[in-house]
Amino acid sequence: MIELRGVTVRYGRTVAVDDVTLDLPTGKIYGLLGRNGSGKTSLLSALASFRRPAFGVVRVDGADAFENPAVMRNTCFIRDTLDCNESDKVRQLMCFAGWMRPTWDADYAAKLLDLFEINPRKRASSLSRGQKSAVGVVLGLASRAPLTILDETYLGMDAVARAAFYRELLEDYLAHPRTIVLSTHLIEEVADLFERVVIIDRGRLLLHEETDELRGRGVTVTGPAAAVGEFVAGHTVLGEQSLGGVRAVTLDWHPAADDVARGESAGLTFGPVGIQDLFIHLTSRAERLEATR
Ligand SMILES: Nc1ncnc2c1ncn2[C@@H]1O[C@H](COP(=O)(O)OP(=O)(O)OP(=O)(O)O)[C@@H](O)[C@H]1O
Repeated sequence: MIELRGVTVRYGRTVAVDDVTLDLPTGKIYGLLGRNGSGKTSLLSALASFRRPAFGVVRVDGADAFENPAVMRNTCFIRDTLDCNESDKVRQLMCFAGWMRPTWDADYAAKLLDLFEINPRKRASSLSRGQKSAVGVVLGLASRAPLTILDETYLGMDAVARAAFYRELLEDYLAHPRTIVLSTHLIEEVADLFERVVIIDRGRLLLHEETDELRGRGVTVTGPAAAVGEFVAGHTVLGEQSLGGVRAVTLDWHPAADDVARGESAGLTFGPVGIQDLFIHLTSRAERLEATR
């Protein structure tokens, strides 16, 4: 179990993470979501013991994580920038990772470099942005660290490379279960990977929930525009799309069985809600609540 207790991260007078208490059972894939500047990187830095919280503590299996060599060895934190020297070749970064990490799989790293078409003989500083992101992904996946944290690492990768990354992550996680935390703004694209979702807003914990439960909080109603309009009247709309005469509306409402039956008899279909729609709704609602305080 990874426990955060009252974790607060500050930069001078800026409170980036504000008194976050959170239990993260191990062996799951977590999605950490939050708007720009909400404190994701700061929270992950504390989680990875890169930064000592101003207040509070992070414990891994009961032990204080900060400056704890056993915990650090088992934690891999990959940021959106590749931290390396100007002259470091890609293969040197791989060798260094192998030297640092007891769980490193050099063959898997080589396979991933090949998959992402990265030449290990090149200097890492000479790679394109997307290629640097891919090297970060290789370092994260091949570390097989019991706690692997990828902080928007893959944002620079193109759609084909990202799809390959998601596939690899899932396959490798199933073969080698571990705790993986992904922070991202590409919510809908990655959401299927998350077993749990954590949302922070202005440094505070807004939500920690199973992804399926979160999807069950709302519903997407699709069908002829007029019938949809009649059905959704009076409910909070999270998002909507129209194509021809067909309208799809996402609602912050979990309809009862008789409501669903009523809708189905009017030609409507019901589906789960998109995590991104919920995220937008929840974080903008938090903003409004904040504004009224
Ligand atoms: N080194 C720093 N010095 C001063 N303030 C900082 C520093 N790093 C972050 N902050 C501030 O802390 C707050 C949280 O920043 P953080 O980078 O953790 O957010 P984030 O959710 O990761 O943002 P983004 O999605 O934009 O990457 C912001 O107000 C930011 O300006």
